[in-house]
Amino acid sequence: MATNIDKKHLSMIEHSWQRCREFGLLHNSEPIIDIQNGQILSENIEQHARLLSTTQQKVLPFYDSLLANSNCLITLASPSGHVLNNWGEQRFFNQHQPQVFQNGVNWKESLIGTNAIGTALETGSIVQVFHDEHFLSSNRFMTGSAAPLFDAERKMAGVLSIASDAYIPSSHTLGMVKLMSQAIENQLIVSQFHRNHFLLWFNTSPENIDSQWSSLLVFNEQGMIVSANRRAEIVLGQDLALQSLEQLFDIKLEKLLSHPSFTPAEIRSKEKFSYYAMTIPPSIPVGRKIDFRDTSAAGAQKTTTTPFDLQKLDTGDPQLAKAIKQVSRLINKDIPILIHGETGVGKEVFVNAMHQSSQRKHSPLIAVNCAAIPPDLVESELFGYEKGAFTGANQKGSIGLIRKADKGTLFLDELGDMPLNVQARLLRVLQERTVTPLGSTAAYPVDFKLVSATNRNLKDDVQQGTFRQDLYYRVTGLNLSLPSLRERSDKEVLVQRLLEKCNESSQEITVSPDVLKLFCQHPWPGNIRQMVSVIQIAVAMADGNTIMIDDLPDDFMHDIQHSHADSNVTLLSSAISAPELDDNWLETYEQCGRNVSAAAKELSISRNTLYKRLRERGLR
Ligand SMILES: Nc1ncnc2c1ncn2[C@@H]1O[C@H](COP(=O)(O)OP(=O)(O)OP(=O)(O)O)[C@@H](O)[C@H]1O
Repeated sequence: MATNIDKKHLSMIEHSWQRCREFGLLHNSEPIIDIQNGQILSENIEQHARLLSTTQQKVLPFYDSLLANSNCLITLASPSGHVLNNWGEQRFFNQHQPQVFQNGVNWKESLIGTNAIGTALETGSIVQVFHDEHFLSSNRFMTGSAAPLFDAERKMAGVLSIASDAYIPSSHTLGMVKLMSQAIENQLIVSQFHRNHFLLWFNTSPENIDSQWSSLLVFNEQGMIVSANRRAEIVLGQDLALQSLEQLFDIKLEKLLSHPSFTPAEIRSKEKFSYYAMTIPPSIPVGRKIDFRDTSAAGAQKTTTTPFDLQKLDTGDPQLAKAIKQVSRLINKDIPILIHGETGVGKEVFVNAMHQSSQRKHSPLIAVNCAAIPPDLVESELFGYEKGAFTGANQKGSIGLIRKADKGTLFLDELGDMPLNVQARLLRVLQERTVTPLGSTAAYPVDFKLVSATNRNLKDDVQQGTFRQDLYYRVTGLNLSLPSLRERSDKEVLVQRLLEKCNESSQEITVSPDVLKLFCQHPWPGNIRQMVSVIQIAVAMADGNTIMIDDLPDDFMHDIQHSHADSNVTLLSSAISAPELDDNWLETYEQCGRNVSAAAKELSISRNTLYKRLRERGLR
């Protein structure tokens, strides 16, 4: 008799075959080879450099012995389905359709039919595709298992697959792919956060605490969770974003941190389950330096200075400094704040700092993105519901996000996107300071600081009747505007801050004067979010300790050229052109077998410069 797992598996394969038929594939079709070459492939590889190096250097070496005699091919693909690299059995290349296994080939179902990588991408879950379950008969020589990989922000970072053409137990490749994908995800979280954050590993006994299946929480010095692996969420049975450790476990932060690092200690969850937990401190110690001018150290009450966390955001721009000053005055008053600002200017970062600087910091900050919740769920998510209130509702009922913010801060992001019926209900909560869950007659008192944010003009929305006027006045005690990045006068300091944040090595990294000039001139339509992304890529690309023009991502340079097309900025034309090379550079490139890395080394230039030169000649 088929088990539920078998049925689920069969249904997953059936659905995939159905999609393949809709794509127009036949069982005897040849795979459609859609391959990325040259610069495009290099860019894809560079874009996923962190995932590749984590897999290759931090994970694969630990599984050498498991893989040694398995006749397996391990493949890492990007979220678009393109192969980034393969490791393992060369026979796959030699015996079976060598073209299909090359780096750069896209394994999407629409091209290769049902296969582990393509089907994992399509379904977003771990899959196994046995020999005859491949849609194209040419792929039926293998069994594949694949797992989607998620990064610290839970965005899909890629897919890991293990294929075997031997008749090894099917559970073998599936088990390995689960274990390795968990290890990669853990490593992605650790490498992103270990410099500045505490890590907490926990499991059911001190012996298995170093297993990849342990739960992992990342928290800041205030004990707020900033990231977690999937295991932790499953074990603790809840969404951990912006929760504090003290809300999850029966232990005070100071006590947990006073226990020796790297040494398991017994802790209990709020549900009274017992675990062994081990903390690992940040590799760069965090903490506030003692300032001799800081009179609070001597017990004096300070009432007028800007709170520490908000102060850290003040990097010298007068408009931002004004916003920080205004907020500091109202931070502990019951006055709602509405923040305006373009996307990516740092509204959420600002609200986080505000909460951490307020007297409510030991209670939760609950952030709700009103645009991200499907309209038919906004009400139940915000106000909660009684058990059995509607079909599909959780049997235990739900307390709702507003009541979760009790004693803390409720942050309503993208407030302008809130549906009108929900606006009416929210207005009632703000007037009456009580929440009535769906399907209930009971009204529960709530006490929270309300902060809202929007990148639209809410007054226009009021005029057009899409935002309630009475609610508008309720949410705008203080109207704040955060400046766009192009308006800010402190870009140089900000660049320095972001460099420190993005740089994982222990060496200090700087930007060349040309790069700094470009950064100061660029209009930055994506604001700080865009700058963070450009700096992250540049830090990864830089060969030395200084970021040069050549290290900047191509799409950014493209933007720069377009945004300055009309202006006569001489810096750009001189800065963008790659350094002069002697006439023999092409010869050297040929002598190196057209290997860009080898030729760049030989010519003592960066790979990017060489790519640019090749492109200018139409050779890439
Ligand atoms: N002062 C800062 N220092 C370092 N990083 C920052 C700063 N401000 C913003 N960022 C980074 O910029 C990105 C965007 O910030 P944030 O999400 O707060 O912007 P936002 O205005 O809320 O954007 P949206 O309106 O699109 O939600 C995040 O990655 C954040 O970490």
